[in-house]
Amino acid sequence: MLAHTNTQQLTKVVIFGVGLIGGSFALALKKQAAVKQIVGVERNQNALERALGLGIIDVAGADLAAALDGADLVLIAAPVAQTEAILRAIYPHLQAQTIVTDAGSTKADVVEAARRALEDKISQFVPAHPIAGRESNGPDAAIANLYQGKKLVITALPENSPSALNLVANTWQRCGAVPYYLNPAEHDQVFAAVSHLPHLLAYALVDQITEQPQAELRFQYAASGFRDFTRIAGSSPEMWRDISLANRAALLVELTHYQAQLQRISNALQHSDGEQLLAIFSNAQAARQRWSQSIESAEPPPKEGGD
Ligand SMILES: NC(=O)C1=CN([C@@H]2O[C@H](COP(=O)(O)OP(=O)(O)OC[C@H]3O[C@@H](n4cnc5c(N)ncnc54)[C@H](O)[C@@H]3O)[C@@H](O)[C@H]2O)C=CC1
Ligand SMILES: O=C(O)C(=O)Cc1ccc(O)cc1
Repeated sequence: MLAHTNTQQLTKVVIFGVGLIGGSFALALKKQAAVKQIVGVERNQNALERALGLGIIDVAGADLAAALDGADLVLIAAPVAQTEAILRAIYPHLQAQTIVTDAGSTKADVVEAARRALEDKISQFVPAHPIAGRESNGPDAAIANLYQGKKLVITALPENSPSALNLVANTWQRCGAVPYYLNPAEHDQVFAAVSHLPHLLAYALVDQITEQPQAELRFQYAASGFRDFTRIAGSSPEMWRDISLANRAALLVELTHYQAQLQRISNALQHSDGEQLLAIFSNAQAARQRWSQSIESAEPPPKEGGD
């Protein structure tokens, strides 16, 4: 279901967290002249000043009442554990015409936090997740074309009005994203398998190599396979701690499957069972080729790098 792209200019967008995701959203909207004014709200003063200096935001919002006054859209782009506190701070100043959305990598916890914090105003919150990013974070990592051709998953609430859903879908479409719809539980199961587990494994591998004797010698000889497998271990630890804890139930299920797979591989090695190794590797190679040809090729990464 694709929403019709509306080209009307928004008056005011407020972004909580002007790092990679919030900053890239702002730059994309500015490139399209899709908004008159972007206000940034930050926990980190340096990030806020940097976002102003880079022209990502027009105004640094210190006073929340003033920041939210007359806003069409609010984007929460901070680590997911911050969501409830941010929504509680927004609540008293949230006007009837304002729609709030988020960019969090997990959705069931975000929806629960939103229900607790927004109560009677919950219909104004449209949970969403752009499936685009990179391992660098902060305002300096923000790029205008990060979302070009990438998916935006909306986990709509039954309370959301069609116009609220359209505003969020349309605004992301103007950043180049393509809206898709899942429910929060489906979303969290899917992303546990293909995003959260891979990040956990990349961190785990690099961390355990640092513990080994001759770690430096090992890192010295690591090549492109190591770089590709571990690129995402360069991502923000706070963000990934929050995602791991928020989606721990689905992540534990995926971790159990992965451990069983490692056990099969370990058994094959112990028994010098080349046939078993070949079966696993060949199946994985074929599945990855299919994915790469049919899905990934439709979403080429931006020139500056990213997912
Ligand atoms: N990095 C990625 O590739 C992707 C991240 N996401 C999600 O987007 C969100 C933001 O991630 P990034 O932009 O990568 O992180 P980031 O670290 O680049 O930016 C987050 C910003 O939020 C600020 N912040 C933290 N707590 C805050 C609070 N209470 N109020 C206001 N600002 C606050 C931080 O100071 C920081 O500048 C996270 O929820 C993450 O799960 C979603 C898709 C991709
Ligand atoms: O850096 C990468 O390759 C990513 O996988 C980016 C990413 C990180 C978190 C998300 O919720 C979505 C995309």
